[in-house]
Amino acid sequence: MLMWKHIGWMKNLPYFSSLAKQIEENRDILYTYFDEHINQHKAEIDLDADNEPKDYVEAFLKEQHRRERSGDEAHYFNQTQLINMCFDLWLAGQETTSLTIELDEMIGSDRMVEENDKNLLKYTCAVVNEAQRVANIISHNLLHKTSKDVVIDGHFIPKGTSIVPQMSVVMYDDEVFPEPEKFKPERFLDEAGNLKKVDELIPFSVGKRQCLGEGLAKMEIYLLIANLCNQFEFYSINGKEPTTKRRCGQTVGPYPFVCGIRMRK
Ligand code: HEM
Repeated sequence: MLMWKHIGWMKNLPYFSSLAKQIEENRDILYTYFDEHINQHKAEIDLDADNEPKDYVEAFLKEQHRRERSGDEAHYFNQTQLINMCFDLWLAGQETTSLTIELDEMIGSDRMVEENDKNLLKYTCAVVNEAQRVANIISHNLLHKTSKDVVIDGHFIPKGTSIVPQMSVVMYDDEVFPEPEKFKPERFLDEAGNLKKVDELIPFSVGKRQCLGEGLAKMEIYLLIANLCNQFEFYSINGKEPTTKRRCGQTVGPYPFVCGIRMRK
């Protein structure tokens, strides 16, 4: 689906025309799905009620209603925009989270884990941090634009310049993370075994446009790793170990790896 946004004029070429058709069909299925669910939601809520919205769609619809009622015509709160927002959230939350989890499935820890134990389970949290650092799944950030003139490290960047920050470089900086290719959860633990805050661990980026789903994604990854490792043992077959080499793409993923899994005793 990401390709669909970038395919542009290429859809007139022989191979890309059938690809574009397929992508457009998928897009229509998804957009129809969002449209139906938004309408269903609309029918269930009282737009004039003064209660706290239950979710993003309700908050959006209420704001749209408020603006229309006040006669404000210069706004983007409409059904198309809401469908696009739902699509963005759906897409951003899909591949990013599942790729990290796929990679993390290769990492063993036999700690027994429950959500309430998080503060006690420093090593498990360090494993999660290190998995996100090594996986480093966003090879380059999204396109942004400078809102004013700025000088960075002696380089002048005028207002309105398109920039693509590269946080992936920060997480592989060997001055901060010696031997960056190696998986070492201990990096995130101090001598007393407590979790260390390392400012350069930025898998969700930084600043105003940092990941909206950070809290949700972190919780998902923590719970999945913790519970899988709690219930199962993952072991290599024929002495083969998984590699931390990364497969390039819009998001970076692990190479397929076959391993054995058995229930822990
Ligand atoms: C391991 C999981 C995830 C990682 C590593 C991740 C990473 C990121 C990064 C680095 C950005 C900033 C990109 C940029 O502007 O340069 C971002 C933006 C965003 N993410 Fe995530 N994300 C994850 C999961 C999620 C989930 C689960 C959701 C939604 C439920 C989500 C929603 C978003 C949205 C909406 C933005 C755009 C925010 C904005 O432009 O203001 N992400 N994500």
